[in-house]
Amino acid sequence: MISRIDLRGSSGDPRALLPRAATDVSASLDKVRPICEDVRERGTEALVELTERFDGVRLPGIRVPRAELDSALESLDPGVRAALQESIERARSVHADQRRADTTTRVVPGGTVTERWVPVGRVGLYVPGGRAAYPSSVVMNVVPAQEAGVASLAVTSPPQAEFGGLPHPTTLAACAMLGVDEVYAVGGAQAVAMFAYGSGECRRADMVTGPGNIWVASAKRLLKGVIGIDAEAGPTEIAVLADDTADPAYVAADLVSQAEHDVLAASVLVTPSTELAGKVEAELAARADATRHRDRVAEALSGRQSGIVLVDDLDHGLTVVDAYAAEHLEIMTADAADRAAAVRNAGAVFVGPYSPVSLGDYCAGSNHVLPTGGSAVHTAGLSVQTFLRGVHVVEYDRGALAAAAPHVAALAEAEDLPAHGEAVAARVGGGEEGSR
Ligand SMILES: NC(=O)c1ccc[n+]([C@@H]2O[C@H](COP(=O)([O-])OP(=O)(O)OC[C@H]3O[C@@H](n4cnc5c(N)ncnc54)[C@H](O)[C@@H]3O)[C@@H](O)[C@H]2O)c1
Ligand SMILES: N[C@H](CO)Cc1c[nH]c[nH+]1
Ligand SMILES: [Zn+2]
Repeated sequence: MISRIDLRGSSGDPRALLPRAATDVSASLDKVRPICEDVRERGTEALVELTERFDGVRLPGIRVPRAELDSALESLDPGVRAALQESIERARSVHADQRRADTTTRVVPGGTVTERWVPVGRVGLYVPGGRAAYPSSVVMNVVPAQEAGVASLAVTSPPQAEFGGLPHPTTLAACAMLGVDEVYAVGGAQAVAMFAYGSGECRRADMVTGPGNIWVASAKRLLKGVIGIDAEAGPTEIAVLADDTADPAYVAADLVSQAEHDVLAASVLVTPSTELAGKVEAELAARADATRHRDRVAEALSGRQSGIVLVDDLDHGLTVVDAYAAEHLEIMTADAADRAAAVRNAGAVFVGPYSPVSLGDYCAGSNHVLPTGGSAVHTAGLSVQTFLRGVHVVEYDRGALAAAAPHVAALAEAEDLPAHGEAVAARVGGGEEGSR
């Protein structure tokens, strides 16, 4: 079922040889464009119709009433509540440490630049919920936004017919636990458009964050600029770099764990060991068949986006996983910590046999909203920084400006923008000497 890709003996950029094409969001842009346009033009009316079409639910209104959040929390299973509470506390402890203090640099006597970290004003947080419920994604979105000090935050998640057209009750309960009371029952590309353009019931947001399927990720790429976005956190990916010290049962379990998210999920093993490759194939066959979502897992593992990649040695493997830039990268080698320290491109790195991705999904304290599709080469996962902007505040006195005047004048002249120099000269003349 899972294919082998033999990169042994090949040099050069491995990107073209790696499996990924199936999850390229650019192929879906034309499909989400009319959806987003419809929301821009017709607002709530379009949201209601699109929800009926894609989610099979006729919404009486797009906003979830406050009473539904309270009753979801009241009915929440105590074990799930305790687990969510633990997840919230661990995530909060990590994200609280990410907060940056403002810094003031005295560039010259009388001249300072302060970097002031200002939270985004209003954010829309996407919580997936088409095939499954993702209350853990409520935690991963809301905690960093709260720690950053975002004043206005709204959550949206697809409605589910079996819950009377509301998002999954555990998702609603997680919102209630975190004190979020603005929640919408809208999913997919139309939800991203709702935050980008606003609609009658939902005020437009400055930024939308959160994971989702290919439609959600495509809408984020399409509307970037109309609205700020975080990473393109699309269909899940796991890459495992392993040698023959790795336990094949652990490797296979982790590949299956992420394949159960989506038929487009990518599970990739990179190894120099043909022996491990063979054992993992056997484990996969057994596990994939025994798992609850076996059809989805089988489709994901046999898809063009998944594979077992054979490499010459672990150095070659490191080059390959860096080129692939997976959302999640597990390192299961004899020297796992050293190898992990050398990784440059991954959404998150999981080191050694006891740090599986599914720990990070729920309860490591790290964030699970991570870049996919190779975007880990330039974009980080969700964090407090995602919701903050560093604003430079410049304050020079007359003497400091006078000292800088000749440099401004010279650069302004070099760029043929003399009015720039004149704006300084109007205050202090063109000279170098200090204050009046
Ligand atoms: N990268 C990350 O950080 C991360 C984290 C968690 C989950 N995920 C991913 O989130 C996704 C969850 O997917 P999901 O589908 O369960 O929920 P989802 O909420 O992402 O998507 C469901 C929505 O998709 C829309 N949709 C369905 N079929 C459509 C079609 N043919 N055309 C247009 N729109 C359509 C519907 O409106 C529906 O509400 C998975 O791909 C999973 O791997 C990613
Ligand atoms: N693995 C997902 C990130 O791609 C996150 C998640 C949520 N729930 C379970 N897993
Ligand atoms: Zn997961």
